[in-house]
Amino acid sequence: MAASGELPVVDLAPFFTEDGKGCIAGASEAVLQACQTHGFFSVVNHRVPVELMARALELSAAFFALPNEEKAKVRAAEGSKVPLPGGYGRQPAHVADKNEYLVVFDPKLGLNAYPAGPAGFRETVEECYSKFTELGLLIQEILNGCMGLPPGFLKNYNDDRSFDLMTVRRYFPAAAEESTSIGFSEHEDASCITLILQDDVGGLEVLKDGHWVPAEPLDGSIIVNIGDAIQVLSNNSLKSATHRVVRKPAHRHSFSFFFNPHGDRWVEPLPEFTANIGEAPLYRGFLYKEYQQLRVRNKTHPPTRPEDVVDIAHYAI
Ligand SMILES: O=C(O)CCC(=O)C(=O)O
Ligand SMILES: [Fe+2]
Repeated sequence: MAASGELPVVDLAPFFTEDGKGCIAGASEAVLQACQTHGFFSVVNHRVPVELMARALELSAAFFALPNEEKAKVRAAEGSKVPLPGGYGRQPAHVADKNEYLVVFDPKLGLNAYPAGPAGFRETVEECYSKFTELGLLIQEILNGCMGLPPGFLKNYNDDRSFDLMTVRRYFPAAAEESTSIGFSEHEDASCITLILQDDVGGLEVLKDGHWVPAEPLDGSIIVNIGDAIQVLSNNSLKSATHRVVRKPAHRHSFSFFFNPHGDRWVEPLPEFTANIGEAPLYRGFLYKEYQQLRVRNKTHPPTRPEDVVDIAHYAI
């Protein structure tokens, strides 16, 4: 396992080669270690074409460079099945996070709104969505193995992709006279797995042993971070990493793909991490959609007291 700065880098090539069987154990061990120590790692040789990644970042920059009135027109119809409004959004001025974004769901749901231009944006976003879905499935299979779960357990448990979503985001440059350069405040993701594609500006950081470690852009790599759902299923054996984005003097672009359980899935520590090994569960169970709704409420109705922001500690026993 190599490292980029202080973050582990896992080579996924063995999972795609006929004769890679021997190396799979090594790569799985690297994933397990990364999930236990950081909850955050990069992957290379992931089969998301590097050309697609570059094109996606370029076209997203062209989209966000459009006039605000144009971007504001990109609003998706609110569908009952989706947890939050799709389309373009921008953090209100009083919010610390300084970024704007486009939210897209599985294109098959027919709920997405796209701008008229730049040419090829929609196709590229959808191609990314599909490639990230494939990569999410592979990472999930690897986790299934490293968590010691029965073959195919996570695949069956998490067999419906309609709660996944992707955000295409642009962070505003930090100006010297500002009192804070936060782009996205510290948080953990609610997902099972999050995949992040970032440009080369930098600013993404992970909290490790009380220190912020930069997730430095590494050409052609994709960042994987473990979310709350896996942390709960594994009864804290695998970490949902605390991370944030600090703004730099330039605009920063990223794609975050959230590989989520279906909303009707019951999330609770699995017997492999509790009863079978004589450990007490650290969380009570909950329906994924209830947690997701509470998380969306944090954004739509931000509580005045920071301690009232709902995170996974809400379900801690
Ligand atoms: O923009 C990024 O690199 C990360 C964004 C993020 O943490 C999120 O969307 O949950
Ligand atoms: Fe995040």
